Amino acid sequence: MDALANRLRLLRALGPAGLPVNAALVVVMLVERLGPAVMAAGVGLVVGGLGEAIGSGSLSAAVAPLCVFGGAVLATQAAEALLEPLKFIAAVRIDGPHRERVARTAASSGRVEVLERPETQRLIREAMADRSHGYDCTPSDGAVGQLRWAAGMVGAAAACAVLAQYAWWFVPMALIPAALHRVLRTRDDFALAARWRAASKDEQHADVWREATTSQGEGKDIRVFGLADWSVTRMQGHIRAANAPLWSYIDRMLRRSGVHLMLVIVGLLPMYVMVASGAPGRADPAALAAAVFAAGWSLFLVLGPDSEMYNIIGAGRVLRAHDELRDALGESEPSSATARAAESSDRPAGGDRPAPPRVCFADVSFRYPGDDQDVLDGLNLEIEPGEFLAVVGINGAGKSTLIKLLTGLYEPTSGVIRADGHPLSQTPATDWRRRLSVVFQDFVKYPLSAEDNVALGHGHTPRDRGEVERAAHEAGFEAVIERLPDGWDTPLSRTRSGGVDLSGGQWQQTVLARALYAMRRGARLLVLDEPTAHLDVRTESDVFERLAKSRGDSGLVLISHRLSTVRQADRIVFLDGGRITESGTHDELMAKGGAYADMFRIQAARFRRGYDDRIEEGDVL
Ligand SMILES: Nc1ncnc2c1ncn2[C@@H]1O[C@H](COP(=O)(O)OP(=O)(O)OP(=O)(O)O)[C@@H](O)[C@H]1O
Repeated sequence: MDALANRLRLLRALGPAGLPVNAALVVVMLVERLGPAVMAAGVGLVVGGLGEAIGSGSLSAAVAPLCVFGGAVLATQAAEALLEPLKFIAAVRIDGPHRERVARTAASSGRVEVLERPETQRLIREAMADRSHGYDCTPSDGAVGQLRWAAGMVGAAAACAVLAQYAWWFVPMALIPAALHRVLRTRDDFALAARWRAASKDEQHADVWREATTSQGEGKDIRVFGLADWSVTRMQGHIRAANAPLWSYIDRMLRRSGVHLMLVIVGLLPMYVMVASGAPGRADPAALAAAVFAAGWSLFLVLGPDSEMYNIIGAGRVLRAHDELRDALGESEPSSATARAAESSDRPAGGDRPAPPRVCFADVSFRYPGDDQDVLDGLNLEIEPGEFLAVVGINGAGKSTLIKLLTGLYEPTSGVIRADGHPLSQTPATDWRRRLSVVFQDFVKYPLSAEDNVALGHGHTPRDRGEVERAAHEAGFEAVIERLPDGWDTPLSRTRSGGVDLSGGQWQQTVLARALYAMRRGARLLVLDEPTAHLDVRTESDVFERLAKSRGDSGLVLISHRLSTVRQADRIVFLDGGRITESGTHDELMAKGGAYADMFRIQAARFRRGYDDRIEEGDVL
């Protein structure tokens, strides 16, 4: 039942190839697969015609049969030549949109926790069916293979019809071993496809090292630490581990080819012997004998070894991987009914621009999947609309994790996060995120133009160049743009022609501009996770001055180890042991003399000794 559903699904997958291409494929494959049977009949006719010609002394009786035979040979050759270009067109039209759908499915996940699971990553790779990642069956291979399989059945029926001209029982005599031969090949194809799938894990590891040896980023470490041999050896180890079960199975298949040869002999030899000895005593044994000889061979040819079944099995698995991916990612979304309900109540009455949100973390605990310790442990925190809140704490305290929860990339393990009173878990992720503008600590450096890199902050709306420029001005990015060879059009990567690489600080200005552009386009809560760690003190101070002016009544959540910036916040919270342990203004926390005050004094002392620029001169107590 499953196999039938798989085959029907593969036939439906032919849709995007279009009617003309599919019709041409059907015609070409029928010609190609019927060719051997027609040639077999043609051989019989030629032999008969030549017999007559020799008897009559005139070749005219052989002309028509020779034309049939020659025509069949030419048509089969032409069909074979046309098949590859048609398969290529079908592959472009079927596999391209399929990969686009998979990419959309992967991107549709509201939360990253499902995406981070190794099983999800495996499904994405399998559904993408990218040959460069070791996958050798695409949906178009399976869909076209399905057509060719059907054409092969027509070819086999035609070969049987030729055999039946001699004796009906020749059909089961040849067909049973030929079908058995096919079944054994199919079993091998299933086993081989399963081994390919099992190999994907090691292929995935090999890819990591393959990329590391050639990429720009890791390339620096690999050279500086002399890791070239080490990483290539690891890559080869994984490739060998991936290929070992495949090689051993291919070896077994080769050794089993004796069984296949036996089946061919069992299927053809008795028939050939009977025909050669003229057992049934036919009127024109020579012509018919020639046809039977050729038809027997053609039956094994069209049912014999081919990659169609392998492709059908592999492509079916690719489509199922996409289904499983959809299920896995779909689980993480709020139900559409609750989402719609929350969506309508979330929208501000009148006007497009929403109000700055009030966010409340109520008794929130969080632990990463597979970990045995909570990162956040019963955390309570309220972010007022329009407030400038700074979050500080030691490395690993959970500050970035707090941001991931706030942006809905992860769900709390327990407790609830509310935005304007509505649980985030029941709010459509896209609606909520449009109210936010975020700079992550590990922000993405897109190898795109400078303008694209900024405008991506609000990529779902038409671009506004004026706002892009104003956001760049606020982020102090203008001076960088002026020095770029093609200005806003310059690609921010040397891997692109005419591209440049930016410094760490310049990249931070770029992503700040990206976040500020989103604010200008309607986001009302700016979230910055270590946004200025690479900026010099003067640039950082300029940026914050402009930011304070332009932010208006929008909220700002800042995570920073630079306490000179943090001290300007309306409120500072100190995160320790998964909870907020201190909360207040800079002065209140300094007066309290707790962990924040200690941290500030240590930074100030380092500055006085000239080790650190994190506290400016005016800040030193
Ligand atoms: N994707 C993840 N999977 C599992 N554990 C994680 C993941 N991301 C972070 N952690 C762990 O969660 C803890 C908190 O990390 P987080 O990045 O939130 O800290 P942080 O306060 O932002 O640190 P820093 O100041 O160094 O940026 C750390 O122990 C870290 O190892």
